[in-house]
Amino acid sequence: MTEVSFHETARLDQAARAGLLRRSETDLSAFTEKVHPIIEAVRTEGDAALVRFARELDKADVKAGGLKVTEAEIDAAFGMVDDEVVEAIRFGIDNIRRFHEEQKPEAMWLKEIRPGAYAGDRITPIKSVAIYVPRGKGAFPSVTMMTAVPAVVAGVPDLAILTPPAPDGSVDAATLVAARIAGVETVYKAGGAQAVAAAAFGTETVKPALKIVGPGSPWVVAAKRLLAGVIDPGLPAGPSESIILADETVKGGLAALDLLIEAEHGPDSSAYLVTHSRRVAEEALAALPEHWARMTEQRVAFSKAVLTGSYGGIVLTASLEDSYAFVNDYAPEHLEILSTDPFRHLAHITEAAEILMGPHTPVSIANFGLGPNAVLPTSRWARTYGPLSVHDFVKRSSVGYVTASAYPDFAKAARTLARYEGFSSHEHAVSDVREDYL
Ligand SMILES: NC(=O)c1ccc[n+]([C@@H]2O[C@H](COP(=O)([O-])OP(=O)(O)OC[C@H]3O[C@@H](n4cnc5c(N)ncnc54)[C@H](O)[C@@H]3O)[C@@H](O)[C@H]2O)c1
Ligand SMILES: N[C@H](CO)Cc1c[nH]c[nH+]1
Ligand SMILES: [Zn+2]
Repeated sequence: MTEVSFHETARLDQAARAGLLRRSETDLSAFTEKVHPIIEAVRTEGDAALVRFARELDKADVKAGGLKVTEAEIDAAFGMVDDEVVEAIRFGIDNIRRFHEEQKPEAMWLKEIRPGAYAGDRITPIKSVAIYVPRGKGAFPSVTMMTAVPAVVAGVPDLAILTPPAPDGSVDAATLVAARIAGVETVYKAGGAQAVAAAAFGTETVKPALKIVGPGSPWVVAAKRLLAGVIDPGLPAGPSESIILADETVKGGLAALDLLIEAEHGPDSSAYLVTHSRRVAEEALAALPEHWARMTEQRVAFSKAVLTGSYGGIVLTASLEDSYAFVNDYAPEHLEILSTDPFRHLAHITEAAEILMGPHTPVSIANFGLGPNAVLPTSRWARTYGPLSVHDFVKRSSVGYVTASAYPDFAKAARTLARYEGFSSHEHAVSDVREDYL
């Protein structure tokens, strides 16, 4: 077997260190080229293109009239999923709802900026949002929970899920269960770039939406980038990634266990263990085979591809400060701080979309419903974006109100600046001319 990638920062030159920060989605050109004709086909042919791509790309038999999941299919899904799974979905949704209700902004705020002049924000839901729920290298009821709950809490009136069909033309049963429990009843059988295009342009069956949220494979990410002028593509959420930051207080075997969580998503995922402790690094390396022995063949193959390739492995740093610097440069989607005293490290981390603290908060717990959103920016976008939230499903309108008593001071300043900027109508509107009409 090829060896797990092991890097010592002290031995890396600048180019090699920069290489470790790359993700599989850094260069999407190969995908973009193939996605272009898919988008064009959906724009011009609508449902017929969705049916064709379902057959070609998902090997799925979906009929033109069957692109929308029926109420009966959702009812039937409850009979196909174990009670334990339904219970876990309900538990997760309950936590996610509690978290996002706390996050929900007030419908309006208005402050007296100066005596007699008021300004604030009014928050209203986005009218229509499409939710992409991936399926391929896994089924993702948890993504349904993470995307649908904040959308429902925000009050989006027109919500629809798009998700790839299986070869028998069905949608993952637990995804349908999660959709109904979360409060979304419209589900379309379409995946990949064709789903993003359908949400952007609409087809005979799929209603167009103003925005699309939800993570996906590079096909989905590439389509969102190409369609950014037609539909709001939301935060960039591509192949999953994580850093396990371990200090000297933990066992390396535990770090290895958690390193494998996000590494098993797919060969295009990224996962690093970052530690300044050589003991932790070496214990982790030694423990990987025993962890692999417990995993399924497919997940072993995916995580080995990640950890022996260019997007994962073990990074042994020169010091704790060097570990913090590496994490902040990398700006991971998920960060786990493995330490008996994780809070001592927290202040040093500024660039990470999700920070999970201590040995009892592994990434799995947050993925499946601790409360915070597990749909997060990837590929270093954590430097400017945060997790998916209620805020992604609303927009702000600012509100202003100037009373007659406050008006003169504001009008004087506006006249002066209007004149300076050369806008005569702007100036007249706040000059003596106005008095004639009040
Ligand atoms: N960032 C997050 O919050 C987050 C959460 C969950 C999952 N993920 C990531 O989402 C991704 C899910 O990927 P997936 O593959 O399981 O599901 P997916 O639904 O994103 O991709 C599958 C679809 O891709 C399209 N496709 C596949 N091969 C193609 C080809 N050759 N040409 C054109 N289109 C093709 C098909 O339409 C298929 O339906 C993973 O990378 C996972 O790590 C991210
Ligand atoms: N790790 C994913 C977000 O990057 C979420 C997820 C769902 N299921 C398993 N994992
Ligand atoms: Zn995961």
